[in-house]
Amino acid sequence: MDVAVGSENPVKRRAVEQVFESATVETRAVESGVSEQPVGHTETIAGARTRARESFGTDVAFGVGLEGGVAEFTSSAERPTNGVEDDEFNRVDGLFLIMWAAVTDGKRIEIGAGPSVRLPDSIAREVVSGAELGPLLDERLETNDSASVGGRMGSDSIAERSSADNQTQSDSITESNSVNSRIGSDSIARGQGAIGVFTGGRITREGALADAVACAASHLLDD
Ligand SMILES: O=P(O)(O)OP(=O)(O)OP(=O)(O)OC[C@H]1O[C@@H](n2cnc3c(O)ncnc32)[C@H](O)[C@@H]1O
Repeated sequence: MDVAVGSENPVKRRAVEQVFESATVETRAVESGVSEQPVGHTETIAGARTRARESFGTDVAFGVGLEGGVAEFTSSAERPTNGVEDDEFNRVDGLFLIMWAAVTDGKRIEIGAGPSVRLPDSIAREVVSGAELGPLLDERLETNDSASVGGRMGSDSIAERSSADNQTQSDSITESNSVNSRIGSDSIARGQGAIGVFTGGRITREGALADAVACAASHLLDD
């Protein structure tokens, strides 16, 4: 069985290989049709669906699309869901990394989500201001200077979070940086991913994306 994935990112290909174990997985350069840094579930799902549709052809059994994005989570329905101003930002619970997969057999298309992790506030603010997460993390982690990375990450956390919480994040980033160095990835997005960085290497982007693919593909494979 042949499966196409709508991305040239090797971590996405390997995630698809985890799910379609006996398949030959081919990468195809396609347009996602969404911004470089999707914001919100709707845009991120749209990117995954477009990639799946665009990668599918009669020469493959399935086309797979994977898209990473960010989304705000709030604890109250009354709170704003798009708090991009600093004042509003302090009223939301945080910006989360999200990931969605879409799988199509040419007739139906199914979607599934991967795990989600809260981004440190200093990172979240830059992403909300327009920075792309992957390059931003690459820039922050290009040095192994843990004091500098940890300091910058924790310096502008919002009041609700404890310094212990922030220290844990800084430690995770430092630890994950060395994990990333060990696996020799050329960028965070092609290696352990933000999910790897912020979970201290406990979850990798490949594994997380594979979970999303499995959630989407199961509906089509179980028929
Ligand atoms: O080559 P493509 O398929 O575009 O892969 P990508 O990783 O660059 O792109 P995505 O569309 O999946 O993600 C959108 C942006 O979010 C970034 N991103 C998403 N998930 C990430 C993760 O786990 N780690 C680092 N960056 C991530 C990524 O670098 C992009 O800038």
